[in-house]
Amino acid sequence: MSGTLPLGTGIGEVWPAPLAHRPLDATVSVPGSKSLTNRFLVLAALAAEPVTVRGGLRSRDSDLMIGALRGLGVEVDDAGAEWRVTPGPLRGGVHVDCGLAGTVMRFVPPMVLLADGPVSFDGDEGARVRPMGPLLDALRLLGATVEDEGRGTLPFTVTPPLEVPDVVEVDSSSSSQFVTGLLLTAPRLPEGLTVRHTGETLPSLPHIDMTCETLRAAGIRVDQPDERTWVVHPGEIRPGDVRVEPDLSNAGPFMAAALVAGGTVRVPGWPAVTTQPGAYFPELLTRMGATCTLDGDVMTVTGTGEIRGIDADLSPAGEITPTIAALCALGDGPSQLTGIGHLRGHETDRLAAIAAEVERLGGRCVAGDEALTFGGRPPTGLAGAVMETYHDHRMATFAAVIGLAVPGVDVLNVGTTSKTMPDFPTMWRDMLDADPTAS
Ligand SMILES: O=C(O)C1=C[C@@H](OP(=O)(O)O)[C@@H](O)[C@H](O)C1
Ligand SMILES: C=C(OP(=O)(O)O)C(=O)O
Repeated sequence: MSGTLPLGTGIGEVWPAPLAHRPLDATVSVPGSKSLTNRFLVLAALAAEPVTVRGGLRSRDSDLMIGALRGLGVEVDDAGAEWRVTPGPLRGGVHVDCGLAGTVMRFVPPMVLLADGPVSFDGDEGARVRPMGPLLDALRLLGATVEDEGRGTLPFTVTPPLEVPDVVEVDSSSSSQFVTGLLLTAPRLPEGLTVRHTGETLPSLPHIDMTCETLRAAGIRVDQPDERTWVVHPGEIRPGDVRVEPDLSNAGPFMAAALVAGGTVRVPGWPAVTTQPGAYFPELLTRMGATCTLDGDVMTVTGTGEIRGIDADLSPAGEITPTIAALCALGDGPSQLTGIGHLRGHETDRLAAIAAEVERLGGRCVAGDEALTFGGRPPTGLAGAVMETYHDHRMATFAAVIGLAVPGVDVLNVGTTSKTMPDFPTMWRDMLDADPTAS
């Protein structure tokens, strides 16, 4: 099946994606990780003592999380660079706006198991088709009453139970965030919680590892007796003061730019050890023709303008698919990206969106049930066009990467990048304009 999404469903201004006229030589500092910021915020809200969060991401998704936690009665002082979260009893009788944030719609509903009354949830129109059913069923197994009129999506209301069992099953094949959401609240349940994944596949495993690691760092014991079971022991959550790593998935488009334009892009603050899926970039970009070196905490990516096609299973790192896909569209040969069927439930149906946009530029991309297949850059090159972004931040950065090499790429609603990187257009321009010889 190939993508057939229409042009014109986006809103807002048209952003002319800048062409790269010379090889790059830029250092790009990316803001904090969305996934870590929103995990730390939830853990801080459930903690036994106030928590300081340094380097937290300022973006729509983190603002939505902060809004949700404040609604539940948690004090969040985010006026300065360091945020202070003061936990308190969770109150019900409130409404949570999830926007389009998977982390809010999947991490906050399990917290209602601890609240003193019902909490209603809703979000953007596009959020109302994102998978929620398996998590809502898990909450029902845990004794909560969930009213969703049988849709298995937003909007819904969760009413807490009087007692919560200590084991639950969930089919997390459509999003790892179902397991993560249950694990984050688990230490505060009277007996802790054993979470068992029942589905055949499980995407984004590094994101589940990230959850376990943040819980362990907060003093919680988490065992994993087998690859589909997590046992979270009850305990007081004490994250202490936490620092958020730079968002390696958001570093990706800048790193990819070095392959497209040639030259060098440096990303400071690269962690020595991380559970972020962006850690896959150095290996993938190297296979596509770049040289990637980590010197201290600076990741340096150097490209020649040559881009090799690739065959890669991205199931552990689905979130980085749009960036790799932009390189595949510009590649010297065919590519195949597999293990990514669940991307149909991301901010948009990303398989259909990527195929539609590549074809709009005159390239060849076919979306299957679980994979994307690319023909590579056609002999006559790709042709500029107005590119749709489908309210998806990563479709905007996808278009920007392609626009470095294809004249006449205009991007609809580049403001959608505010979901995780509000300064993206300025950062992109700065990368292109950087002159390291200037004082
Ligand atoms: O837990 C997280 O922070 C995330 C998990 C992944 O979700 P899926 O497993 O639904 O892909 C990822 O794609 C998303 O961007 C962030
Ligand atoms: C899938 C993504 O986000 P969300 O957290 O909304 O699922 C993403 O950022 O690529």
